[in-house]
Amino acid sequence: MPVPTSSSTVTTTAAISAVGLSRRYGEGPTGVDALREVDLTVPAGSFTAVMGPSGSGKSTLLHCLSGLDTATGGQVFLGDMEITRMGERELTRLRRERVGFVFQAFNLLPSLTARENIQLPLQLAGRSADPSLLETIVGLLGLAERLDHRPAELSGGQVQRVAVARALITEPRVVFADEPTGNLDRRSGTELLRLLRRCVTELGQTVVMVTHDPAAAAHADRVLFLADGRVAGDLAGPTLPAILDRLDALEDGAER
Ligand SMILES: Nc1ncnc2c1ncn2[C@@H]1O[C@H](COP(=O)(O)OP(=O)(O)OP(=O)(O)O)[C@@H](O)[C@H]1O
Repeated sequence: MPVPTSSSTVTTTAAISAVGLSRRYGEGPTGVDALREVDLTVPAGSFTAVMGPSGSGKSTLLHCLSGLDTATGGQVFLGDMEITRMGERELTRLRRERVGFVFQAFNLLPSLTARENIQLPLQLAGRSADPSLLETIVGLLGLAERLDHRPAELSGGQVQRVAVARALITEPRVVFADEPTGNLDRRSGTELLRLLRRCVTELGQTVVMVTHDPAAAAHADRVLFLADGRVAGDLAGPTLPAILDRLDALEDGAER
């Protein structure tokens, strides 16, 4: 007789998943449903872009997936840990040790050198940097010559690369990026996206990036489209024309 397998055994290579994820801001008739029962799975070692019209819930999704914001319904799993069950202390640890952030607003500390900024998350966690990992990340991001400089002595592109290195140094399950190229010129932006791509391909990192820029999203393995707090589509192997078509269709739908 075959041995029955347990249906509760979760065997998945998902880095992060959400089931019925909802986020409502405020209460009563003036409340806003920023996310409405979102289901999604982000495979480990993949690069996902999240796009959608302004106000569609992209930042809210990123914040709820990374434990920066609290869902009002549904579940979020980081690997097999349910983060929607965690208390504030556990979430603080999770944000410090298991996820990495590359946000425009998450500036580097001006008084620290690039090296010190990169190592800061480890220091906060009471750990020291694995020298070979530091070397790999710094080499990949082309920062070896700039490690002893402070942020004010670096270009915008270099500052953003230091922010990526800082996000990678804890070997997080997922790196979340919110408009990481927003402040960069076209060339530095493209370079940063190529580097994020290499972090996925060469280091096996999982990256989830919110962007308004279709050319930036074309660097990802998959684009997830949001509209009005819901998943409105999914595009694998995205090309620029295919992304533009989907965005046009979403905007036409919003106007109707
Ligand atoms: N703290 C908050 N309090 C109340 N409403 C909020 C809050 N944060 C977001 N919202 C609302 O939730 C909805 C989704 O916002 P969110 O910032 O996630 O959208 P977005 O797609 O990232 O937009 P954008 O592209 O303009 O940055 C919007 O209607 C917004 O006004």
